[in-house]
Amino acid sequence: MNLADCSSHSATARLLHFGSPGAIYLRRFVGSLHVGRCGSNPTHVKTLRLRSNPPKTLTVTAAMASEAEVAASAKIIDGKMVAKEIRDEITTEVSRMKDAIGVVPGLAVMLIGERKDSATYVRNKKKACESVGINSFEVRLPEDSAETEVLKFISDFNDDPAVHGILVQLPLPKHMNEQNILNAVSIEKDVDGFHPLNIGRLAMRGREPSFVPCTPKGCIELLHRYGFQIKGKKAVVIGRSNIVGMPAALLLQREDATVTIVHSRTQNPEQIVKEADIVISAVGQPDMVRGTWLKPGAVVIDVGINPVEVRRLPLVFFIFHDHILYDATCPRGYRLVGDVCYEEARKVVSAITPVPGGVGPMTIAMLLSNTLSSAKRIHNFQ
Ligand SMILES: Nc1nc(=O)c2c([nH]1)NC[C@@H]1CN(c3ccc(C(=O)N[C@@H](CCC(=O)O)C(=O)O)cc3)C=[N+]21
Repeated sequence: MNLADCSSHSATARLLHFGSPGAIYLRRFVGSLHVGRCGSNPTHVKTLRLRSNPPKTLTVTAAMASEAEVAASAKIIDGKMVAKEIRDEITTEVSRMKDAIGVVPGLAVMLIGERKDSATYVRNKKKACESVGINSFEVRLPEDSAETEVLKFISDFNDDPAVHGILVQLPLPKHMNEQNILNAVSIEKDVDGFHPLNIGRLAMRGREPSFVPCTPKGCIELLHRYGFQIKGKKAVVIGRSNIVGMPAALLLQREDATVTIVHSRTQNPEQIVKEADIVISAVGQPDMVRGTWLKPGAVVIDVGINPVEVRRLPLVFFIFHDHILYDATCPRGYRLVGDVCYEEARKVVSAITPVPGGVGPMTIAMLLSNTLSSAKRIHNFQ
């Protein structure tokens, strides 16, 4: 699909001038598609205006700022806040269950290999378990472990009555067969909802999956908790991955939306997205969905969590171009951006999730929720 549609956007031709020391950050795009750059933060634009010297630049930035000021701003769908609410509800249920039948839900998390991002996610999941009173069991295996070793742990967890949920952190090392491993997780403990039987049930009318995959479930939960109607709406899901795009489309369909999936071979994705009342984007391309792709008033759920490298230069520079972020505080050396160009989208749509602080925290809250449901089901506790 052709995603390089930003040439007509006014921001692409913008040049800015800095008059005082600072740092500039260069963006590196992850992936193979050139998707252009989207609008900068209006507050930064304002700061720049104060520091600008040449009158020509001043005129341009002033125009941009006032445009930003008059534009309507979307409601922010606060995933972090909703996730906290859900964790509080889970905490209450976990202690009610413990008091009533003496059972504490348990989640086993397996991490194979040394990927830093995976280690961080696993640590966050463990912390989240602790915060609601769920027991967590962690297994870490080296990158070069044998598949049989992983399967042995899964089999032990399948048989362990203290474990109600099993999660194998993805991606797995290349030499392992993901299908074999995911299929080995007992369907009763598959809190990720990745088992083919779960996906099959999700797709069928009149059938109920044991678990709904956490990220798509978190997206729908956000729509529900903010009171956005799904029934009868046109929904577009961007991306068709097994773990997010496809199950998200199935869930929206179960909620009576009319669903279209846009993917890498779709022609004119922007035209299709422009029709949507609800957009769920899960492609992993920073700022791919531009403001011009979106229908005014649409609701946008941005699943992408894309690290964008930022490079600190020692002194001031004056020519700014697209693909450059103005951000003076970036301690980690990268920032996280979504699939949707947030600054453009918020002027067009009625509501949007931020990145970070949107779908990410909801994914973890749904994992805890699935683990609690699993323990309740196994122990027949309502
Ligand atoms: N078996 C399996 N199940 C998963 O659910 C799974 C997985 N493998 N592999 C990796 C992805 C990724 N994932 C995230 C969860 C939370 C955040 C999250 O909370 N993000 C924060 C930002 C965190 C930060 O600042 O780095 C946020 O969006 O606000 C992100 C990503 C679960 N995954």
